[in-house]
Amino acid sequence: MDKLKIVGGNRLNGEIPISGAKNAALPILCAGLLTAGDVELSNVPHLHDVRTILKLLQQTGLTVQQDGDKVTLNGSGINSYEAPYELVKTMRASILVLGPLLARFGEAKVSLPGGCAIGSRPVDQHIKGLQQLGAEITVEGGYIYAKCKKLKGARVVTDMITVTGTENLLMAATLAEGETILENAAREPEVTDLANLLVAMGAKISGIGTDRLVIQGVPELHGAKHAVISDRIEAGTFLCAVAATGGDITLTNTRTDIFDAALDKLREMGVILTLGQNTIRAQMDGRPGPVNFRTTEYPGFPTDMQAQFMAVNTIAAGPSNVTETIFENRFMHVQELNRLGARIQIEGKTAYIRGVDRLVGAPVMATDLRASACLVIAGMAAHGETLVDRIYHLDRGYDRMEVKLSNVGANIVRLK
Ligand SMILES: CC(=O)N[C@H]1[C@@H](OP(=O)(O)OP(=O)(O)OC[C@H]2O[C@@H](n3ccc(=O)[nH]c3=O)[C@H](O)[C@@H]2O)O[C@H](CO)[C@@H](O)[C@@H]1O
Ligand SMILES: C=C(OP(=O)(O)O)C(=O)O
Repeated sequence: MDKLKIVGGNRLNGEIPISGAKNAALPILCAGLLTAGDVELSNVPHLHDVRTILKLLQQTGLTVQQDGDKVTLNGSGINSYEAPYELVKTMRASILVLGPLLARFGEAKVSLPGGCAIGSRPVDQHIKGLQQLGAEITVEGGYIYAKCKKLKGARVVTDMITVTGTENLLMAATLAEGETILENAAREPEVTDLANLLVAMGAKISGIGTDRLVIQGVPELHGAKHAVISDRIEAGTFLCAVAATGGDITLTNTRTDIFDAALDKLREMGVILTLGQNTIRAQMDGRPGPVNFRTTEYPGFPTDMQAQFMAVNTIAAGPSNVTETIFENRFMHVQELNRLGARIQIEGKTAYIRGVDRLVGAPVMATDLRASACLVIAGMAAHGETLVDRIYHLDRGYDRMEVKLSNVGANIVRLK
């Protein structure tokens, strides 16, 4: 099992290119199921999760052509409507095939994703929404069986804001008969990116970027070309790295307008940010300032950045508190940070952090994707050697993180 060996203490200097967003690429690849035409995508990140979803899509009969960051999908030969447990268990986002398969073929059998390290993560809202669009759904033996003659537009109000729930229902509604209104829709930039692709494919969607999406169903969608939006969480992770180590880095191929909440917190920590057209320069000297925050849905502070900011808070010049409101169990990194000398206590949904002068390297274990990124940041700030085990979590969502970081001066190597 691969590990990362990090020797802390180096400042970061140079340029880091940001990849396409995992959380946009996954639903966008699933949108290829909605049409018999060619969907030509660029800026697709090299990630384990992308390989998993492509494997799943190919099992349905969808064809995939890949050339670097370009992927062309063709769904004219789809003949299987199933997502098996073996693939779904490794990646929850596999649930995103449910809406498209049902809408286009009137049938789908998708394994229940189950919980994961960060929480129980049910998919009841996906099921409820599709039922409101007229699907007959049964859950048996760990599988969701869905069928319908033709989905029919309806007004769907989800109990909570759900990102993949909104995406599944949005894709399904594009081919439903009549009008669908999705109230309480997620406004994450990745949902907007998917909606923009669907419009390019011939879908009729208004309210994009708001919490009320109105979709007029069309009989069929056609092929389209689309570049996947840049990954704001990857960008934010590297900005936290420089906040922790000090230095001067410039992110390229990034967006500056989709993560204000995180950028504001970085400024509060003392990072000097200079925003260009598609670039962010971050300069940092000295010890970071502590920041308090609570995670919320977009445009609030993203839960996917919570662990990385907590890593910086561990060495901040003062106490801070961090409240996680999205997932019930997203503090698994706390124990591991404490092994590096951090002083963090959890009370309910809040972690109380007392900044320490220095962390000291130790062997630690990654428990989920962003917890892994947090441990890499902590390891780069710590004195001595840190060994991060179970980095398959990291490879799910970061495109060669250790290569990007060693290119800007970090002492980090992958041990096979
Ligand atoms: C592939 C992808 O895009 N993953 C992101 C997506 O996950 P994902 O789409 O799974 O997260 P959701 O937005 O659905 O989850 C938000 C909350 O709603 C709950 N819930 C959700 C659906 C449902 O049917 N029932 C239910 O109870 C969840 O357990 C959670 O507590 O959004 C999360 C919140 O921004 C991010 O952390 C993930 O990185
Ligand atoms: C939780 C995440 O992803 P997923 O929903 O794919 O588990 C994440 O990207 O931080």
